[in-house]
Amino acid sequence: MSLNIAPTLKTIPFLEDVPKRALRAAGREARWFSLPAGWELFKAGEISNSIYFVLSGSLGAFRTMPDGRSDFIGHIRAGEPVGEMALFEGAFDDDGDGIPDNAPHTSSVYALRDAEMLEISRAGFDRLVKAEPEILTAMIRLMLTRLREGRKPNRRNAPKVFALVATSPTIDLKLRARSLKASLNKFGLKCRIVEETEGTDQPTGFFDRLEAENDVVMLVSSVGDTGWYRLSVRQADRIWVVGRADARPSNPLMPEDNSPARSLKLIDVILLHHGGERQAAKPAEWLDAANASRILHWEGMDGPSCERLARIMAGRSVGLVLSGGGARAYAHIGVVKALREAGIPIDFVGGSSMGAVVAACVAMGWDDAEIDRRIRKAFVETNPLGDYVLPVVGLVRGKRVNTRLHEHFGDAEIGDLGVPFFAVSTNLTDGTYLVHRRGLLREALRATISLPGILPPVVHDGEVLVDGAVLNNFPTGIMRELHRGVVVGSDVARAPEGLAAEDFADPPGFFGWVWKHGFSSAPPIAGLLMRSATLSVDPSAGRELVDVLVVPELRDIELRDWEAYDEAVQAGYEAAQKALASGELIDFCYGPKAQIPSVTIDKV
Ligand SMILES: Nc1ncnc2c1ncn2[C@@H]1O[C@@H]2COP(=O)(O)O[C@H]2[C@H]1O
Repeated sequence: MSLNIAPTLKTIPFLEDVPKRALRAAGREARWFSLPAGWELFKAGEISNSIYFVLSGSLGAFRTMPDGRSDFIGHIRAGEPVGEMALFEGAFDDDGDGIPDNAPHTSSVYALRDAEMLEISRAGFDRLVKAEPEILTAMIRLMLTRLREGRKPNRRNAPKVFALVATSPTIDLKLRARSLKASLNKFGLKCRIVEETEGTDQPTGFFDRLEAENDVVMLVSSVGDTGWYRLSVRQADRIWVVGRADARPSNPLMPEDNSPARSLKLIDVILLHHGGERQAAKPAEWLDAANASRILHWEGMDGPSCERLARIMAGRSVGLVLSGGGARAYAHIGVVKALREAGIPIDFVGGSSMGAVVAACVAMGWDDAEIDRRIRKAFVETNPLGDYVLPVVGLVRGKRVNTRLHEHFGDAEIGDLGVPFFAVSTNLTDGTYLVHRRGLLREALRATISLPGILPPVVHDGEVLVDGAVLNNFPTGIMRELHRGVVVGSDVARAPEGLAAEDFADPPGFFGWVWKHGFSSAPPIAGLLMRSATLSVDPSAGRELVDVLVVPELRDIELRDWEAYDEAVQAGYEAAQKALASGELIDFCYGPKAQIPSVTIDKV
């Protein structure tokens, strides 16, 4: 006896107008099946002759990157079709054998939650389309939206369902979920908290409904071998593992499971801080124990760090990216000042080379006056690159730079910083770039500013690291991967600086040059090396991934003009004010007609 699938087909919004008779006929060509969370529906490249509809649960489409990693490109939610692209592409009979040729799927698709699926053969789908051609219009519209959104990273992929998992019985996660909800409500977002008593043993349809009716759903559980813990992590788009900063993570931290969020590494650690409590473990221990991709900090209960977490949940966080550019990067200090004055929060920050140094000042929680004082002391008043030596691995010894970095950044760990931070360096050993997201801040900075030939490179795990500017001077793509909100970028790069031909036509000897210029100014070889190292920097690379672009007007300030501080900062300030003038960013971060709170600065 075959199951009558026609009533099920009728529940799919795409098919609701199809006449009953056609539904019944198509139903004979359809197959119902369930797909447990984490299972594959099909792989990119597999040839297909059917289309699928998601009856309940949700699926994810992934493309394979050149380096073999899977890149998430979009959700396929309950009611939507999947695999339609291959079906449409294969609708033609190119080889003339009277049968449509089948085409391969463009991406791989996995169940992100337990899903119920319906597969309809090409013949069955053709019947439906003949009976109700409007189906095609709706599908083409959906395909175009998916294509457009898939290219814009981080829009449609918004996680909606968060599993908040307490790692200690002393954490009142319900209370914390309520604080997050209050912050989310301020953005006008609808939010629902589900606890064990309500959620245990609920069918997938229950979670689909929650998801359809809310902007954010929080499933609150605690680590353990309970049915609710397992169900909540299986149903989650993203897992937030909540730990106490004054505790060490147990290892293993969570029981084994094959939840999609875990296998896709969609996990964050949220560390709770109370007043003057000491942090018991290094952030890296928590990251490793939870196999998480990000570490976020929550100070107190309500307040700025709760608001930041709510923005991150809602995809309304702001990531600031600062480009390399030697002394030109002073302009970023003015950009930070303008952002703070306008009330724009900085939720993530990162950069390359001198851009990373300014980013580190923000991540350390320094206010404008402190950034000003420290940068003047470290770079403007005396040149940290002034300890010239007869070159073996660099023109300068680098000792001064090391001392300055130690003086200002001490033993701060990247994972401890209030604002999540990254710096980029270039790995000369294998020709790739390295993103520093853990370890000592000063070591990451030392690597990212090591312009080859000038400052000795950093050797890290046997790899030779130099300035991030060589390969990725404006790392906006990294910021895009780090969060879903907006990316504000300040770019001070330009075509590599010119060289004075007369310096090289008839070069003076060492003593002749020192006699004329003294010991403290850079010899022409410094400019020669800078130009060689940054020759391939495309001055507009990375700009296409930015939502708000700030390009300070720096005219003839050169990479080595360490004294042009005030002028560069002012140029950055003015350019940022201009870029923010529309007020759109404020609306994005706080909702329209926002009451702009005064910006607080996170201390380490
Ligand atoms: N950006 C996207 N968002 C959601 N689904 C997508 C996206 N891109 C492709 N898909 C779906 O993933 C499927 C992969 O196989 P097809 O190419 O047959 O059809 C594709 C669409 O159904």
